Amino acid sequence: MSRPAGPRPDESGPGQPSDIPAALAMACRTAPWAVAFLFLTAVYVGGAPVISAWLTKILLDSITGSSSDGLHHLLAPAMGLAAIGVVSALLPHATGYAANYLSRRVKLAIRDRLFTKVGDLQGLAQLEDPPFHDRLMLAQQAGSESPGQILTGLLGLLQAGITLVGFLVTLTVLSPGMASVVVAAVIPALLAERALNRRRAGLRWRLGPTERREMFYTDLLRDLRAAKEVRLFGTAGFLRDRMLGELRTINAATDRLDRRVLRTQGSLSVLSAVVAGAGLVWASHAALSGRFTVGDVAMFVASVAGTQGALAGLVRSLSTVHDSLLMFGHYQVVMATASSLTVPATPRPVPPLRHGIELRGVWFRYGDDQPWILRGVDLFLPCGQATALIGHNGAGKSTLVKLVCRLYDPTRGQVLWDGVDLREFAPAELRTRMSAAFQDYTCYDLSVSENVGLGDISALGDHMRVTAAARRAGIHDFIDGLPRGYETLLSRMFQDMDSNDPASGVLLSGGQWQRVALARAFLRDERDLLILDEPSSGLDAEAEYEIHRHLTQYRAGRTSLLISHRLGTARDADRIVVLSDGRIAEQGVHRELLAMDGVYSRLFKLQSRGYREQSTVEPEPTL
Ligand SMILES: Nc1ncnc2c1ncn2[C@@H]1O[C@H](COP(=O)(O)OP(=O)(O)OP(=O)(O)O)[C@@H](O)[C@H]1O
Repeated sequence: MSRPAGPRPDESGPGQPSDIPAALAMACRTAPWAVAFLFLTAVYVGGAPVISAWLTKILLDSITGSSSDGLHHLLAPAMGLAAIGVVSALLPHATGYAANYLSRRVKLAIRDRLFTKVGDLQGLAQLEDPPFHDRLMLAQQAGSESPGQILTGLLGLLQAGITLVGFLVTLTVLSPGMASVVVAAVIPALLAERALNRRRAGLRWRLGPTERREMFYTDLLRDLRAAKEVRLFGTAGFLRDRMLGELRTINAATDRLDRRVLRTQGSLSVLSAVVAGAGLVWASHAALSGRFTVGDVAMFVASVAGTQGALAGLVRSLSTVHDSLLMFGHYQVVMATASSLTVPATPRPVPPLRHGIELRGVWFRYGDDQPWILRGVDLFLPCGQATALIGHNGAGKSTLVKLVCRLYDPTRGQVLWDGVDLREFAPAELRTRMSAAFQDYTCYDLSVSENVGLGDISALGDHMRVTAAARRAGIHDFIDGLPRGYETLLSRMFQDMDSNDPASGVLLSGGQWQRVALARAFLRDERDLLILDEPSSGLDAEAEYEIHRHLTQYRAGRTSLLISHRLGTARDADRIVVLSDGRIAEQGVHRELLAMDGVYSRLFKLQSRGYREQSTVEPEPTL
């Protein structure tokens, strides 16, 4: 359960009292009337017990006749107590509503800000960083509640403070000694709660990776895509054991903490009970010796109980504030996270591509402790030409694409757009000039129309454009034949619970999904650069031929970068580039590369031979 390096939430900067104003400001901005109501309620609830105790004393002394005022004034305290009782009975419902309302509003605001921030982190580096993921998860889960909890915790402090001052004054009037004993008994509680809070926060942080693994195994066990392998390889038991193992680790650690809480809070409760019991004995003795009236005894008992209750409330509220601050700290850290990509204060506008994209002396690795993936790549992607990039698995082809899309910056060297370093542009604007079908494209559990339309948000709902893109990807006829055409949901996940209509959602084959992803890329028509990373790996021979034909037509005169292991697809490119060991090993047209008798030639011949040996069909080599 060791934790990767990174600041611990209980010891580092995040979650400090200096974060309180930010949390309060958020609560006040999102639900001002609820905050005002909760504040007034806290003041009332804080003062009510003290006033009740005094009214009770007056009432009892009037009844027993030990008060000089006698029975004449019975009615006023009785009515006062009744009024306090009515208001106190109503308030919990109203405060409950106000607190929930506040919590919902704050949650919405935090989600909004949090995921705007995540969207603004233009690169991929943070999303690949496990501690960042843990922080994001905590910020999203507990962090969204925290401003409301900090506010209610602070109001709890105010409320307990008012009650405490009222009862302490009363207790001091009755018995200064007893007042000091009650206060002294609470100091250990304050220290113990503080220590427990630190432990809770530390545990939550340390358990992050274990919880992530537990979630991974759980998701795998219910994932439809994994279900085939899980059943065929009989790995369900193995995965379940792993999941339970992680859960046991979490349970054991939580259980240890719970036992500590039990011991600590149990001891503190005994201490409070002993102090209250001793106080009662002392008050009874004082009454017997005539120093206390009946009302004084009632008031003393109420004061001791009230002081202890208020001190316990104080400790609880402090604990809530402390705990919530730590969670809010995660939110603050995420919000303060700088993008892994530097964006100039005044980025240059991205002009239409006129000459080409150049990688100049590009070295890249995913982290300082990671191996070099690209080692001094010099490559020019000329405007208006189709370039094919080929190479062995792991050669760095997709990595190179990520640099061209500026999802990462080169560790050394530059990527230039018509001679201008990509770092001088705003990444989002740069990407509007590109379209891409990635190797690991996304399958959205949305309708076909939306799955394609997400390629260009402005085309969402533009049926003409969506169908044109689908036609180009060779999937239109299939979609047209679906029960709800383009409105068919490509998922069974959100099927209407009340409807047994199986047509409300359909599942696609791998190749069909790939065509949908291609249609999405094609929707971004007229972009300056089209990137296709293994666009036809899942297609059948006929479909691949069709797509290939379309692609060749589509790419003619456009700037495109195609990655493919199917050398038959790559051979028509204006230029073929071979990436090997992180360097450009060869480049030229198909004929030149064959004549070079290098890597490309060897691979092409190898693949062609494979096809010839297997059949007499036209060879379609793959790498
Ligand atoms: N996010 C990442 N963090 C660390 N290493 C990575 C990451 N992504 C890729 N790599 C590593 O970079 C190397 C190149 O991967 P890349 O995906 O660029 O290869 P590729 O040429 O596209 O391979 P393939 O043909 O199999 O798709 C691989 O060794 C891979 O393990």
